[in-house]
Amino acid sequence: MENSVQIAGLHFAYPGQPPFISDFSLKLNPGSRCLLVGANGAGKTTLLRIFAGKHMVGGKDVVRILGQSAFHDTSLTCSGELAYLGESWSRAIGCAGEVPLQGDFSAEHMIFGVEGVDPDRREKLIDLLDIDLEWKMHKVSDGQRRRVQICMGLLHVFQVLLLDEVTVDLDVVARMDLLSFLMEECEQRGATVVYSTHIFDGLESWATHLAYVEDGKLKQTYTFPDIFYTLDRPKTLLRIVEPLLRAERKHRENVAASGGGQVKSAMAETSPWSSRRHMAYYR
Ligand SMILES: Nc1ncnc2c1ncn2[C@@H]1O[C@H](COP(=O)(O)OP(=O)(O)OP(=O)(O)O)[C@@H](O)[C@H]1O
Repeated sequence: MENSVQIAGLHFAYPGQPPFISDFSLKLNPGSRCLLVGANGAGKTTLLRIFAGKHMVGGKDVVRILGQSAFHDTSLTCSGELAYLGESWSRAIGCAGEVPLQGDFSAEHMIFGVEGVDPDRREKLIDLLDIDLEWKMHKVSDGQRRRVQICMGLLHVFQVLLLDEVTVDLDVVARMDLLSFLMEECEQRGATVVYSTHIFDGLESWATHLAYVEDGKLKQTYTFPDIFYTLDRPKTLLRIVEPLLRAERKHRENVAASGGGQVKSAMAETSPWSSRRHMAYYR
């Protein structure tokens, strides 16, 4: 089976900045739901934007989505096969560029303005996200605007969806229903979702993979449900990720205290999607 997401030895630096993303590799099969987690500033948004083809990196083989180069093959995003939903209050519709979700527009105007959409899928999403088509975009709450943004982002039948913490404003029911919808999309038709989030509620039974990013590097990878059998830790995602975040913070403090010298990471030698016991500490 061809990987739907294949990242091979990715390196990246923002212009005028030192190297940031370093030797990042990741392979996901169709149907995967991969959580991208890490501390603030770890590089999750940067990675998702690179996967979405928004930054040019290395050669054509470094970031392959559905067998194509995410940056070079613009048909991937134009067709909606590769979809990216990020923090900003806007939505790139096909090749038309970013459409601001504000101004005196109604939800109906925004949603029905997206062309080439299956009407049944549209109705399903409007219902799922409990959208009132008469909402005026300049008068709605953050969560209501977010629902419209998500609806527009999912109207086209995607094969790979990159979600950059867009569920943060949603109420619990909307978030759970959205996650169920995405799970169905993955299980029934082999879509792939990479989801960066700091909110772990309900994700234990949703995700298939967990990728922990630290300082632009892929530090830990796990598969579900192995993660719960192989780690001697409570069976919630929060209790798995929290020690990793605390160890990382401790590591930074140690480095600062030792004047920036090398502190060896006990997590550095693990292989991708390992189910071995990992030791989340530094010495
Ligand atoms: N356009 C930019 N130019 C230069 N540096 C940037 C730019 N965008 C982000 N960075 C830097 O890259 C690093 C990673 O940022 P990024 O937004 O990818 O992190 P993140 O893991 O998504 O964080 P968070 O959890 O806070 O959203 C940060 O140090 C940030 O300051």
